Amino acid sequence: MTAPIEPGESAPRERVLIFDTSLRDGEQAPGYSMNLTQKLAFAHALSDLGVDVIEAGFPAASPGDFESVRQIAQRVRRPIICGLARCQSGDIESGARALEGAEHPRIHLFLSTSPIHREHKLRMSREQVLETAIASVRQARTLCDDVEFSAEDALRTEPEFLVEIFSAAIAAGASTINIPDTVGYTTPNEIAALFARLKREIVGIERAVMSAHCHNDLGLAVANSMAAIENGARQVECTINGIGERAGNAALEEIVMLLRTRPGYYNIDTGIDSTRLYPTSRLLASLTGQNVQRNKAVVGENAFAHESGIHQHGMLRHRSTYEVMKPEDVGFARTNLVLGKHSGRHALRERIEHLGLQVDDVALNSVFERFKILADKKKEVFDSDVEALLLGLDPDAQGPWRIESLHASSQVGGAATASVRLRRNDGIQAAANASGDGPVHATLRALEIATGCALEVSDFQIRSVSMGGDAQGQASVSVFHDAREYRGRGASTDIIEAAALAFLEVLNRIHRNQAAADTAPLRAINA
Ligand SMILES: CC(=O)SCCNC(=O)CCNC(=O)[C@H](O)C(C)(C)COP(=O)(O)OP(=O)(O)OC[C@H]1O[C@@H](n2cnc3c(N)ncnc32)[C@H](O)[C@@H]1OP(=O)(O)O
Ligand SMILES: CC(C)C(=O)C(=O)O
Ligand SMILES: [Mg+2]
Repeated sequence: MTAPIEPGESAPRERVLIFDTSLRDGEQAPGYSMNLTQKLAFAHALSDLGVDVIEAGFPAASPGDFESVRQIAQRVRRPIICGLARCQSGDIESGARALEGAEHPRIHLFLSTSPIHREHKLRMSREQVLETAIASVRQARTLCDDVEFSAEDALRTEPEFLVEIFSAAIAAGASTINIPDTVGYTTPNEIAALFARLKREIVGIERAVMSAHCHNDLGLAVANSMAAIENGARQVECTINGIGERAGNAALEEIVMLLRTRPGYYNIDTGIDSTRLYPTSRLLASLTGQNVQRNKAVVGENAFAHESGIHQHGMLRHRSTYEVMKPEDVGFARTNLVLGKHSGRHALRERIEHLGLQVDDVALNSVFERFKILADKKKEVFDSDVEALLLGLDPDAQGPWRIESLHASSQVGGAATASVRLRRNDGIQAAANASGDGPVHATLRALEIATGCALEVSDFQIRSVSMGGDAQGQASVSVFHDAREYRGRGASTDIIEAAALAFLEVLNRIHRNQAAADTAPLRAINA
């Protein structure tokens, strides 16, 4: 148990429905478009995660969106599959057709209610908005039993108009009423008061589920969603990684983990399998090509990583000192104590012991001094660096191998090939040819053959580090060799060369460590 047990945990929990709109609102954001295959893969992942509702798209938006909703409706069985529609009969018919194959279909209607949107966007009066909403809910109900009605820009709408339009929507057959903060304008206290008022005043509210849909323009999407939940929302609309229009929607993983981590405070549950949160977040990032920021709550690379000595010392004593959730509970393998310039002796000793060695205090102090000098130069100190420090190696050493020539080629539909020629500091040459799945793989294989050293690649990334057509590509690799992790980097305007330099940096480090270990094997170190 990481967090203290909170009072109230034994009481029966209420349930809030998790409505995921990554495939609709999330996909609307620039840079997040997905094709049919990607959408289907993600919809299956959402179903495995345990979401209650998948908003699969906006069928009237394009033939492609229609087809995605149709196929998700046919193939993803357990959750409710929802399609968005404007209050226009064509949109509603198209939505119903796309959802025909769904086990549990839902039409989601929306219409702006705020004075700003009524006047400037729709150019409709309050009365016209009300009549259009009622007529559309009625039409949708003739085609689908499950209809949700959203009052777009609700948080900038007169509250008494919201009471009126939601009461009318429920009377016309809506079973979910959604109160969106479309432009991320509200605050927790304000939305709390609005939900409390709507719950009190909407006629027929006992026959409908109140839903919150908060945007993050001012960074309050999750806080506002939680305030809505505390005041009667029993459906929350959110997205994986918080993707969505402009600054995004409320992040699903944050809402779920707030409810799970503070059961005594909220006493509300979800049907989410939280151990699927991190894998689902990673899947979305790889499908869209949009990385998640390192410090993103719950699913960011740093969410369970600690570099500061004082925190690492605390974590080594007890994980609850600096973590309120267990990494395993959200699908991370473990807490990551990263060695860097902020680390202290406790973490360094732990890493040395993890490498199977013992150090006394005097030896630790001596390694620690050199560790700090190295850490000031490097962003992160890896196991292989600690090993090199223990072996007394110069951390700035380079070689022995350097590339004399590299040729790689690939062709669409055919194998890629690479040939490399290397030269060692002592003049010895090595050359190899190899084929692979793409030129980077072929180059790696040729380097492995030439140096006689096999690598298990765990991560490979290439990114542009300057602008323009002649931009430098920087390759970063993480590999395992003999159960040790090594990382290397290489930069060049030729991305294959950048990859080759990154792999060669790793191969050289392995070579240096091995050569030193052969002459002075690692053992328990005493000063
Ligand atoms: C807050 C939200 O996230 S709302 C969802 C936003 N998502 C999207 O817009 C993505 C998909 N959209 C699209 O592909 C296109 O906008 C389409 C196909 C839906 C419509 O395209 P177009 O017909 O060319 O209209 P366009 O997008 O330029 O303008 C929107 C029209 O919808 C009307 N409209 C907007 N919201 C609604 C609504 N809820 N109900 C009825 N009409 C609406 C506008 O008044 C405007 O009407 P007009 O053409 O008669 O002036
Ligand atoms: C369509 C509606 C629910 C929406 O996305 C919003 O108002 O933000
Ligand atoms: Mg939205």
